[in-house]
Amino acid sequence: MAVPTIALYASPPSSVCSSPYPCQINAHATYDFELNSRSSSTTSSSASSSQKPIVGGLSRLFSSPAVKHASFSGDREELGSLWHDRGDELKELGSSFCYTPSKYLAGSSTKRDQSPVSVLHGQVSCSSSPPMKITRERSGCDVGFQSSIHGSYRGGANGLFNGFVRNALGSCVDYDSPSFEVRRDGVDYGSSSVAVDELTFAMEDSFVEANYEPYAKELLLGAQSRHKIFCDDFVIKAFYEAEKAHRGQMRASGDPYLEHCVETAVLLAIIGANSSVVAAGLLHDSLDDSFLSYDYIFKTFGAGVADLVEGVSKLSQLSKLARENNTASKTVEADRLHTMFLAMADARAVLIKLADRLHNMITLDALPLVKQQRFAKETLQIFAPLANRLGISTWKEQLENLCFKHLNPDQHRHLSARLVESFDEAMIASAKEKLDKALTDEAISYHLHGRHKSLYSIHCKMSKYALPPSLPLSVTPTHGQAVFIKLIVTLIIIAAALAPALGSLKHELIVWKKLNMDQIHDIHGLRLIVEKKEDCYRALRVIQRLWSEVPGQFKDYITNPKFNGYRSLHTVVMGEGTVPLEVQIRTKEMHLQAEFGFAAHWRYKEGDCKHSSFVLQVVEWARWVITWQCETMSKDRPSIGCDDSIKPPCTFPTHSDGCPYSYKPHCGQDGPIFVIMIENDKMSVQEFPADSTVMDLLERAGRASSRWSAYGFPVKEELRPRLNRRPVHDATCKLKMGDVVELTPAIPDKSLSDYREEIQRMYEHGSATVSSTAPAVSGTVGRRS
Ligand SMILES: Nc1nc2c(ncn2[C@@H]2O[C@H](COP(=O)(O)OP(=O)(O)OP(=O)(O)O)[C@@H](O)[C@H]2O)c(=O)[nH]1
Ligand SMILES: Nc1ncnc2c1ncn2[C@@H]1O[C@H](COP(=O)(O)OP(=O)(O)OP(=O)(O)O)[C@@H](O)[C@H]1O
Repeated sequence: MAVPTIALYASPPSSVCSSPYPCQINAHATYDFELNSRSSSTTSSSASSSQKPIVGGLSRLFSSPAVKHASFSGDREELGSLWHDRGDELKELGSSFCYTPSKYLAGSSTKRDQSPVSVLHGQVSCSSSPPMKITRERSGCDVGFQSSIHGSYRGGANGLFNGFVRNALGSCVDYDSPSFEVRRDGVDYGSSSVAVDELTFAMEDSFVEANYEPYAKELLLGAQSRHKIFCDDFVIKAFYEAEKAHRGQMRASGDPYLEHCVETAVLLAIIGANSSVVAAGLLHDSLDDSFLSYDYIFKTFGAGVADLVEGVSKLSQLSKLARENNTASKTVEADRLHTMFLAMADARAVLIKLADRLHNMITLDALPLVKQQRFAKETLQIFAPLANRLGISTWKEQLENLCFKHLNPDQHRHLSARLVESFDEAMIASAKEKLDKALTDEAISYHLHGRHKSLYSIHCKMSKYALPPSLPLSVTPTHGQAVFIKLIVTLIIIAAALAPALGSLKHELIVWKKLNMDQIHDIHGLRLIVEKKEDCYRALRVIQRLWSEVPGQFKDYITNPKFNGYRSLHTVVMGEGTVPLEVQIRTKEMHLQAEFGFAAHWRYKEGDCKHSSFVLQVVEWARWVITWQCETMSKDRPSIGCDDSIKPPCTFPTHSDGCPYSYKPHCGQDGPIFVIMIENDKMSVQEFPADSTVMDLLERAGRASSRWSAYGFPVKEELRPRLNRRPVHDATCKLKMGDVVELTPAIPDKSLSDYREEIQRMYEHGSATVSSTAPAVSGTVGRRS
């Protein structure tokens, strides 16, 4: 039989994915566009209209036969799950308020993958005028890459891309290249440890033929019908290995474990990940839950995939630790965890972990309620913000909506029902069409996309502003005022509980606290991106001619930029009918700033948090890597029918001189490091300066505990540190981002009294046997003769 061979080449990741994916299904489409030259705008505008979502895309394409194997009962964090029709679930969780432009409908030959993190992205529908085509010149991304490696990427001593980020970009360029120079745990595997052609492999007969369970074949076929990347030999090989690794394992739902691996990989494929990432998605649980080793994956798939799988495994372990210790509920530690996740792992490993978590959340119902809650809490505190920081808004929204559903089922049900009534997607579509036409008539070049606000985002907005009805809506309380109002309301509620006479006042306040849905003006929104500043105002006039404006809602953040530099025009109009429509108008440059710069949306959404420049750099780097990764894929796809596909953001907006958030020398490539410290079974995420050692950690731990001796010296001998599960023999060894240091006192404080009691009992009862519950001590405890 024919033996397909696969070799890895030093080609860009997009090379395996150069064709359209005819059966790709987008649960939450995000579309990217560029400023085009005018002439055929009508095609895109009309095409992007009122199509229903293809949310059923993730629903089961086939039914898995029951597989008669014992349930897998590993104690890994991740869950078994009931597979149910996710089409319905997704519909309920937001997609019902989402629609997909017809030009990207499944089955369409012009369909393409969508980057989740595009510079010019929209979630619902998009159109663009075709006038000024911006060619993707070499000075774009490619050249940017080169310069980022060999010199200052952006120039300037204070450049955001200096130091850490520049290095990170270097590694980004090397993705998927076959240099295979890997350093793991300080071990240099050497650039020649696995040569490219050693990775050539042959499909085994058993793979093509027999050994498969029938369900596995169906799973593969199903994945292939949804995304063409699953026809790639490299990915098929990964599927085969995942099948072998998880054979016989079941999820709590009774479904084969492999299904989870495939769904995770499909989610990644949908957002445009390449074959290495999709393969790693298939294998993401194999290190923890099966007999596969890092070395085996390394030999079979190369360092790229092996490192990604290992990265995901490490993130899973950290997440499990954090969940068990409830670390995510502490704001500071949760923030450090976010940073550590992004900084310690290849950003793509975070992407895989997010896809894994998204599928687990989609199928959470199979778990007991307590676990559902624990996962939902952690997802809301750790993973949804990570998706937000990476700019993958579709995943962020799905994660949040799912958490909302599990944590506040009543409110979720209530709000869903209301939104089903009030959400008017046809209105967005027709407003877009109208605006498309008017802008074309005015010869304004533009990109336009519409979105509806997600369920959870509406919920947050409704509970955020505790405004008395007498205050005009345009007045938004500051954070401090909002906290104060909440405090007063809470006090009155408590007082009302104690004094029934205050009951009616309490009722008033509860009603008063909530912002009515009618008072939220951006449930339906359009964003218009134009070429020049003047065009913003020209477009505004066009909009004012088309619709009547809601008084008091116009904001000119171009003339008066926000404190963070955010620039845009905002207006709310009464679109078609009685539904308000928010329209944001900005130039492409302003949009870059709003997506990636100082005024980045993720920071706007995270609120008042003070982020160090290190955190900002890490986030921007991670977003950049993911953006590039996904968009390069789309870029090289000839089938799109036009060569104006997406250009990654190669230059970040610069920070002004003296900006407190810009790059600072003390926060350079060796920046702060975050490590996990586990002491007396309590976990904390600690921040250390670069070059810190285990000894520094011991000193910090000693200083904080009673073990700090009266002479000012830490009693280090008592702390037996283990670094990443291995005993530390040399305390001067350096700490690395994401290290886990366990401190196990030789005689644990807590157990000391137990220990004494045990000895006492031994003497009293003349027993020479130490109970198994007694803490281990060095040496043997025997009966005194
Ligand atoms: N990226 C980014 N977007 C922003 C920023 N400020 C506002 N926006 C966007 O603009 C929208 C409306 O902002 P504003 O017109 O200032 O509205 P507001 O006063 O906050 O009141 P609401 O619309 O009720 O929230 C937000 O929902 C965001 O989408 C910012 O600093 N950065
Ligand atoms: N009018 C709009 N048109 C298109 N996209 C928008 C519009 N307003 C916000 N977005 C985008 O929609 C996504 C979801 O934003 P979301 O509605 O949750 O919050 P927000 O509107 O930005 O902020 P807030 O809830 O504080 O008003 C973000 O990517 C945001 O940039």
